[in-house]
Amino acid sequence: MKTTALALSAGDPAGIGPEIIAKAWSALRAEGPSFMVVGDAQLLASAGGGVKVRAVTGPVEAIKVFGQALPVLDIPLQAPVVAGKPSSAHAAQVIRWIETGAGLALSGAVTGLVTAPIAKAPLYDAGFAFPGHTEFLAELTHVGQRQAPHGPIMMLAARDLRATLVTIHTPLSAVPAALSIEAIVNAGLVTVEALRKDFGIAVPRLAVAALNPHAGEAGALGGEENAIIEPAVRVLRDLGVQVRGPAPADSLFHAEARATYDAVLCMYHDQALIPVKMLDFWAGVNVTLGLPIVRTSPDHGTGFDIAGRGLARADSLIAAIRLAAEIADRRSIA
Ligand SMILES: NC(=O)C1=CN([C@@H]2O[C@H](COP(=O)(O)OP(=O)(O)OC[C@H]3O[C@@H](n4cnc5c(N)ncnc54)[C@H](O)[C@@H]3O)[C@@H](O)[C@H]2O)C=CC1
Ligand SMILES: NCC(=O)COP(=O)(O)O
Repeated sequence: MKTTALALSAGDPAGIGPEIIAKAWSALRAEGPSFMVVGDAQLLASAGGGVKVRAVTGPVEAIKVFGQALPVLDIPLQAPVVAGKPSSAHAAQVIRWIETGAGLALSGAVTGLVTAPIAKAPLYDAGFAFPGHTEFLAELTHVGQRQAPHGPIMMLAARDLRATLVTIHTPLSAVPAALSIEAIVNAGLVTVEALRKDFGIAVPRLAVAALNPHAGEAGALGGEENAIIEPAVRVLRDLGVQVRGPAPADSLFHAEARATYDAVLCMYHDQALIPVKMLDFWAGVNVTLGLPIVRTSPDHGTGFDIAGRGLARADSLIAAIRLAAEIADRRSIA
């Protein structure tokens, strides 16, 4: 077992988070990777299907107890939890769990942060000003103040498909206006750098998806390819990136197409997430690229419809924990 641990923020307490965290610990307790939950110890003890929980003071103690009990840095909730019923009464603690995990990762006390799913709406109701973890972690790590290329760039990784996004939590109607040559070049460069540094691919091959049907059909079905995406691909190529596109998105995701690239840069959320979840809903992982910390998450959400019923699968969370540990290892020897 390693001498370092990951932090795992516990996510929405009314969702499947407590259950999948307990299941992930049961699966990993013997061989790791070790992790320390940042959350409510009592909730994990009651909603975690009977796993033994131990409140710890920090990651050093967490590593020592990991084989015997689920270690929790205890930041208790202030209101009762009803499984399946999200509530903004938990928002302050949910946000603090993420902040605490990110702070531990930034200080180097943990090797990275894995986040259990949050429901966005109850956080927005409590005044949370970020679309999701990705943008919040960018703020906490001040990554936006760095010179481009910089994160946050969302990647969804499953089996032989890695898809990154130019726009993240952007309403579909606002996507065209949010696309620019700079944003696509930035996302492309961050993706390629992460493929090298975090995924160990020496010469990454990037595909860039078009936005419109048939890649715009020479401008007849949309102008973004000619005006924005094609020039961005040229810039990336001039910068030495092995890149192709803009390619019609409908022919980019079958097995033979996937074999031609190491990551595909998508223009909007569902263009990337639908193929990833179709291919491997159970073991897909959400990775935030271009941050100074390692951050992964399951590809699924809070599963309120099945919360508290013992039905939730922990595969994606386990994959997220394993991938975070692998990336942290690669960064530590780079
Ligand atoms: N990383 C994150 O924090 C994410 C959070 N969300 C949030 O989750 C909430 C619910 O989103 P939905 O679109 O309903 O997606 P969802 O992924 O929570 O649920 C979709 C369907 O998949 C099932 N499902 C999800 N995870 C499962 C698991 N581990 N085992 C078995 N079945 C599982 C659910 O029961 C549901 O039927 C939203 O508020 C959204 O913001 C969504 C995606 C990622
Ligand atoms: N659909 C992915 C998602 O919403 C996850 O967002 P984030 O909370 O990881 O930023």
